[in-house]
Amino acid sequence: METPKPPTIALIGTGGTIASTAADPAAMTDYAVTEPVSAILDAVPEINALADVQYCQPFNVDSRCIDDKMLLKLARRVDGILADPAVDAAVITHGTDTLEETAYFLNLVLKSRKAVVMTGAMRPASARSADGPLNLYHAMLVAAEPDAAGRGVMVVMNDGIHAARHVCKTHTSSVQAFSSQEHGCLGGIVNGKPRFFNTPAARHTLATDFALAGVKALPWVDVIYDHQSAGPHLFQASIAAGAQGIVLAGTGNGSMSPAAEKGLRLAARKGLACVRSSRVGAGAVSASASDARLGLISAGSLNPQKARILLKLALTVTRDRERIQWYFDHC
Ligand SMILES: NC(=O)C[C@H](N)C(=O)O
Repeated sequence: METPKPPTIALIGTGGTIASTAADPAAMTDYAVTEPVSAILDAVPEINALADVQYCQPFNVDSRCIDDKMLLKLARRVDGILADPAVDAAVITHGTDTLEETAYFLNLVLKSRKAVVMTGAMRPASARSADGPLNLYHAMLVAAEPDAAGRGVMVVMNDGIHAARHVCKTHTSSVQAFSSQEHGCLGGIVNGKPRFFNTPAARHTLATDFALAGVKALPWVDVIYDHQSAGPHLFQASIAAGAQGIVLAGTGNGSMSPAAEKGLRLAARKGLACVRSSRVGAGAVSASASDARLGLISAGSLNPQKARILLKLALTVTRDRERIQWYFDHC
C-alpha cells in the first residue's frame, strides 16, 4: 500500500518570544526578536516527518508592536495562502502578549475552512527549557489533523487547543499562560495526538459578515479602563481625537462609574459606537435595560481587547447599534 502524501502546511512567522533570544540560558526576560521563522522551524526536525512546510515572514516583531496595518497585511497574506489548493492548513507563530487579538481578528475575517493554528512561547528560544519548539510541534500536529478543519482559528499552547473566540492570556510569565476560562478548551494534545472535545459555537471564518476586500484601514476604537473616582477627560479626548468607537473596561458586570456613564452618553450622542465590557476577566457582561436608552452595546463574554477587535470590524459594515449588538451576541 502506498503511504499517503503528508499535508502541505504554510508556516507564517510574525515574531514574539518564540523568535527571541536572551543573553544566557537562564534569562527569561530582557530578550529581543532575533530569529527568522526558518530558524524556529530548523530547531524542530521532527516536523519534517509530519508535513511539507512552506514558510514566509510578513514581519518579525514583538507582538506589542503589531498595529492595524500589520494585522491587515497578515490577514490578507494568510487568506491568499489558504486559497491555494496546494496548501492544506496554516500555522502562525506570534508573540503571546497580543496573540488573542490577532487570533480573534483572523477568526472573524479569514474565508476558509482550512485549519489555522497559532502558537508562541513564554520562554525565549535561548532558554534552558524553551517551550517554543514543543508548542510549534504541537501546532503542526493539530494543523495536520483532518478533524481540525472547520473549527476557526485555534491557539495551541502548553498542550491545550483553544478557540480564538475564548482564549485569553491570563498569566504574565508562566508557560501555562493561556486559558479559555469557563468556556473550556477545544481539546488538547494527549500523548502526542491531538484530541478534540468541543467545537466553537460562535460564528467564525466563512460564517461571518466580515471580509477585507475593499477595507483600506480599520476604524479607530479606544479602550477606556474604569475605576473609582474616574474623570470624563479620557472620553472627551477620545471623541476629540476622532475615534469611531469606545470600549469601556467597566467594573463588575459592565457597570459604569458616574464619569464613565457621562462619557459614554456623550460619545454615543456624538455618533461613536460604545460597548460595555468588563475588567473582571471572567464571565459575561449581560444586556441592561438601559443600554438602548443610553445607546450602548453589551460585550457578552468578550474581554475589552477582544471587544475592540469585534467593534472595529463591525464598524466596517454598519453603524447601527442593534446590528452591532447582534454581532456581539453571535460572533
Ligand atoms: N511571550 C511573548 O511572546 C511575549 C512577547 N513580548 C510578545 O508578545 O511578543
